[in-house]
Parts: sequence; C-alpha cells; structure tokens
Amino acid sequence: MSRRKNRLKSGERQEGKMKGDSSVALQAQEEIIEMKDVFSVKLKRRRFAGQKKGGTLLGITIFKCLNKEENKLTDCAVHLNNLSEDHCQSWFRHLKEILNGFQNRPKSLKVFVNPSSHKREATHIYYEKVAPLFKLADIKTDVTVTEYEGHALSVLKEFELQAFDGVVCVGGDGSVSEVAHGLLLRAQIDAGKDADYVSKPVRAPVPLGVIPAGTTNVLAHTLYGIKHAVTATLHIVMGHIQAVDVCTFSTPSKLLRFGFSAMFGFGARTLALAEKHRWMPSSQRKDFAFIKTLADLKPEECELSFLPLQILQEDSHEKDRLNNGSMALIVVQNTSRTEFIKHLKRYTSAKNQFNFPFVETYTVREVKVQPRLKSGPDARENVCLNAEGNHPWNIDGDLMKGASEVHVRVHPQLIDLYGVNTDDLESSPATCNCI
Ligand SMILES: Nc1ncnc2c1ncn2[C@@H]1O[C@H](COP(=O)(O)OP(=O)(O)OP(=O)(O)O)[C@@H](O)[C@H]1O
Repeated sequence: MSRRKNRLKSGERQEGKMKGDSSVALQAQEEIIEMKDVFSVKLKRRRFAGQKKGGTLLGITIFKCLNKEENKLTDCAVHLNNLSEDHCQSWFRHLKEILNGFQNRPKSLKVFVNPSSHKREATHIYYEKVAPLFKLADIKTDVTVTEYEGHALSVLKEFELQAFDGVVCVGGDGSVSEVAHGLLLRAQIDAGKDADYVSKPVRAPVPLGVIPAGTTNVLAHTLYGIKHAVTATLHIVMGHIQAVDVCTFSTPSKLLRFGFSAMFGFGARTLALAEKHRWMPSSQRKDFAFIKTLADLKPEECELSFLPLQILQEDSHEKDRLNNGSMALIVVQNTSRTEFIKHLKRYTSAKNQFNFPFVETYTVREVKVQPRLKSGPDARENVCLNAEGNHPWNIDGDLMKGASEVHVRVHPQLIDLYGVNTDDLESSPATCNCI
C-alpha cells in the first residue's frame, strides 16, 4: 500500500480496504470508522494535471471528523483501495445514503462574513479554512461579505430563509449578536408579531453557527471550548446542535435587542469610550478605554429589581447550563477602586470569582434597571446626560445608548446554536492583558 499526499491541508490520512458488507462501520487498518464521525465520501481516481473528469478508479475516500486534544476537532481522510468500478459505486451510494440520513446536518447555509473583524482576517479564514470543508461536505452556501454595521440585519429581514438549513456568522461577538438578533427578529415578523414589543417570542427557524474571527469570541469559546475555525466548522458540518436561552432587552415602549449577555455600568462605559476612539487600533482602543474608565470609576446611580428563579435542590446541577431558563445576575456595589480591580483580576478564573463582600450573585428570570434621575439643583443635568446617551448598555459587545429603564427577560431555548454542551468540554481560562 503506497502513501500519497493528503488532499486536505489540515487533515490526516489513513489507508485500508473495503471488505464485507457493513452498514454502519468500516475497517481501515485495524481501526473501526463509525459513520457518525464521517462527513463526506468521494470516489478516488487517478487524474492527470488539469483533468477534471474520468480517470482510473482507485477506491473511495472517506472524510471523518477527529477529536484532537483539548476540544479541538480536525478532519482526516481515510483511503479505501479497490479497483472495481461496480464495487466502489455501490459502496459510494450506500455510504452517501447513510450520510443523507443524519437529520441535523445542513445541506445549504447562509453565510455572513464581517471583513472588518479583528485584524481583518475573517474573509481569509472563511475562504481558506471554512469554505473547503463546506464544499467537501457538499453543503451549498450563499455568502454575504458585510459592507457596513447593520448590513447582516437588513439582509436577514429580507431574504428567503426557507431555502437554508442554517445561518453562519464569521466574525466576533458583535457580528454574531447582530446575526442572532436579525434571525430572531425575522422569526417574529414571519410569525406576525409586533417587532417593537415582543412578550412571547417564537423560536429562530434555523440554527446559527459561529466561526470565531473577532477580537472577542466569547460565544464561540462557550460553544466549542476553543477559538478554532476548523473545530467550529466541523461542529456545523456534523450538525451538532444545542438549544440556547436568549434574552430580550426592552425599554417600556420598544424592543431594543435580542442578546445573550449584557453589562450596565463599568462594562458599558468602557465600550462607550472605546467606540468614541474607533480611529485607534482595536486592541489599543480597548486597553485605553478600560484603563481610563477604571481611573474615572464612579458608581452608577440606579434602581435594580429582579425576579429570582426558584431552583429545586435536585435540579441545582443544571444551574450553569446555557438553556435552563435562567440568567446569572452579578451586582458589584459599594466598593473602592482597589477592591474592584481585585474582583476584575479574578473575573476570568472559575474559582472564587465572586467571593467578595461587595459582589452579589443571583439566579433570575427577569431584571429591571432604572437609572436614578437627579433631583433638586442637579435636575437640569438629566436632560443633557440622556441626550448624550449617559446610561449606555453593552449588549454582547454592541453599544446601546441612551436607554432609560431597561427590562431584561430570559426566553428558554429560543435559538439553536451549532456546538456542544460546554459542560462536557475541557475549560481553558480566558485572559486580560490590561490588569
Ligand atoms: N464592513 C463592515 N465595516 C464596519 N463594521 C462592520 C462591517 N460589517 C459588520 N460590521 C460591524 O462590526 C461590528 C464588530 O464586529 P465583530 O464583533 O465581528 O468584530 P470585533 O473585532 O470582535 O469587533 P470589536 O472591534 O467591536 O470588538 C459588528 O457590530 C458589525 O455589525
């Protein structure tokens, strides 16, 4: 058996023989290949340079998804040598039939690529690492490279969603949030709901996939346990799906946004300052805004009310999951800058993260935040402060300016995301280089 160059750059290859008649497993060099790990099968032919059709049949090649170390997935080619056209064609048809039977695997995807994410590498990542795997898996794609902020949202409001099995976003958290919001908004419009006030939203009709290519990729990290475009692509190709809770953020009169997470106070003010300095390179801008907001740290005058979730003792192991109909509310108040920095330093660690007397944590279903307006001689400040958007929110990394009272509600399992239950993944800590 001779070894030839692998057709996939990132993959590995093995060789073996087709023998017997097995519907779910093949044997290649002592290794059992389970069909649930296979995402593509091709007839393997010897062709001359430039030859597109025909060629001598050599066997079939099976492409499977391999679980590498630390949550990393990669693709791998297994060559099964057989010179009989009839034999290969019959195996090929049979294996294709099995692959077509996997329900959640997409056959057609709408893809949004944000070319401005991070250091402008999203387009390269998509065409070099993601698109070849989609092609190999025979997934049809319709790609929109976004031209401005809000472009994905306007496309999502108009296009023929029924033609696709899923939507994919290549970018950072801001882009994913815009696409998730657009997908859910579109679902409400299609269901005949008032998009300005949605009390019981309907689910997104198709799953959303996230290819990490941004400055912050928290959502991708949560779904795949790693920032790795090939891993994310293979989760999509293999149809790994999980239902995830989504929140609505509304003022008393208007739905602001569907989103996964939000910050009010320090995290929002940092983002607002960073947005004012868009001319700076992305990482510098964020570090600058972080340090400056920390230096000017002041408490946010507001009233906070919330509806706690009663978790039964036997269900308490579910408290960390992404789809149990609850939110974690973390309140930091009445503390000094020094103590606050200690809290921030521990923020990314899973151990004793919130173990400070000035940090309170609650498991809740609803939260209301009402900025407290000034009275007496300072009351005139309210008008100019609100006009400047002085009560900003950071919703999934996107800035919402000037909102008055904001009502946050969690809606269980409102969207399907490609990925796995992160409880099953090995966790790797996030880091911050400013403090
Ligand atoms: N062509 C474009 N030019 C400018 N902004 C765009 C473009 N396409 C999309 N956007 C917007 O860019 C924002 C940020 O994108 P994304 O989160 O992918 O990148 P990022 O590098 O993580 O962002 P940030 O620098 O804000 O952290 C999104 O809100 C999106 O709406």
